[in-house]
Amino acid sequence: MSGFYRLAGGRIVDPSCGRDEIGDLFVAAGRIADPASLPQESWERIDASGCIVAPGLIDLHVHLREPGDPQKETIASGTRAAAAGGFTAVVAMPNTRPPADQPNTIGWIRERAKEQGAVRVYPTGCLSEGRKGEKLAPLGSLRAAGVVAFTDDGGCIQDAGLMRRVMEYAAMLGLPILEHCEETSVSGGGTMHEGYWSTVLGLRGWPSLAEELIVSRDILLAELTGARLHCQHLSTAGSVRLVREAKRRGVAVSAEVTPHHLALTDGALVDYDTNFKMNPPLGSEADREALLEGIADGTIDLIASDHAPHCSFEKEVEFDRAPFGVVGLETMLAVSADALVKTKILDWPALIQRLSTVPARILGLPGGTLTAGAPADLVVIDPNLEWIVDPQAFLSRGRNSPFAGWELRGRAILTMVEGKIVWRL
Ligand SMILES: NC(=O)N[C@@H](CC(=O)O)C(=O)O
Ligand SMILES: [Zn+2]
Ligand SMILES: [Zn+2]
Repeated sequence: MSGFYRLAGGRIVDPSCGRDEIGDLFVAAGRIADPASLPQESWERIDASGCIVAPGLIDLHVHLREPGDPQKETIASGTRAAAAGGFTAVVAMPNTRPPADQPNTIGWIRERAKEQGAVRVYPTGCLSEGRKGEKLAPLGSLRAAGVVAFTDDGGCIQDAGLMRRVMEYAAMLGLPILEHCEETSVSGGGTMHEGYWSTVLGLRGWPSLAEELIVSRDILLAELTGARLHCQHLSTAGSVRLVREAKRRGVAVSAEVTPHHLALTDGALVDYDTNFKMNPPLGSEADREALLEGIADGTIDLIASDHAPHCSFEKEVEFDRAPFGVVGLETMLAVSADALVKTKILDWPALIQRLSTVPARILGLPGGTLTAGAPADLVVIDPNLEWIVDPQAFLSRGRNSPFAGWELRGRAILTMVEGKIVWRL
């Protein structure tokens, strides 16, 4: 029978209910099935022995580049890259051309994703018109059009008064704000973390303060307005401290970190390789350690890729002139395992929780669970598979990975969305 699968003999890890056992998982008609209620003859058997069977990964921070820049990425190519990375859902950032600040653009993205998307795509809407930080975007109509959150990612509303109003509306509408924390009068013109290496390399520094000023401003505003604040791509020790203190006070704040900020530091810029240039910039080793601690103690809720594809010709220029951003969908799982599991900061179930169950909960998305009756969005991970990162082999159109040539362990060998196989290695 087609659409009936028996994922046999894997380690079933479901952080939504603390399940962690060797066994068979059944999928029928697009859902996780209860084996007791079904005849077991005609199932297609998929061998999962030696592998982890987990809820599909969910990435809250992806740039799919459509509409406007299909040469960098498309909804089709970006979601295929996501499926290959073990993801069953991605949240799409609104810094497209045009920006996703109107309901018709959201409609276009959803339509396109339904036709061409290999995995689920949840669009976000802009906070401000054209992401210019001057006027409110039509938040109510964006919500009605189906956005799951508001963000000006790639930029940040500088005007605290406007940000207060945005938060009041978002709180009223019951949607979270995903904030790209950057005070541009402080970061302005910087291309890398301000510190020892920026001095040695002679590149314009970007002080940690640029991020921390907005993290603290927004924590105060979230406290005032009752809005739910999610800080994107945290990169500094000071930001981790601010979020930790805010959480202790009971502020509705959550935070993410990218695999590259967990794995790399500003010293990696020694060759002026633009594949290490991203926003926010790679921090110092002390920052990296603070981010790892933040993950360990739950201050940082989850890991998100900030998958930001750019064309090679755009990246192959002087460091100052190259665009910010690196791809991440196809390396996130293995790089996160390298930074967190190999080092025993998290075990596999805890890592899967931060890559699936927690992101689903933060945005109230379906998924993140393997309970019977839930949509069969799942991933089979071979935690021992060794592979070498080759950007030329990516399904993403982006080749701008800082992990080219890395020897990694762990990979998604099968991804299923609503019972349909969307990736098989
Ligand atoms: N992270 C990046 O370096 N770049 C992102 C924008 C962003 O996430 O801020 C992009 O859209 O290219
Ligand atoms: Zn950003
Ligand atoms: Zn981004």
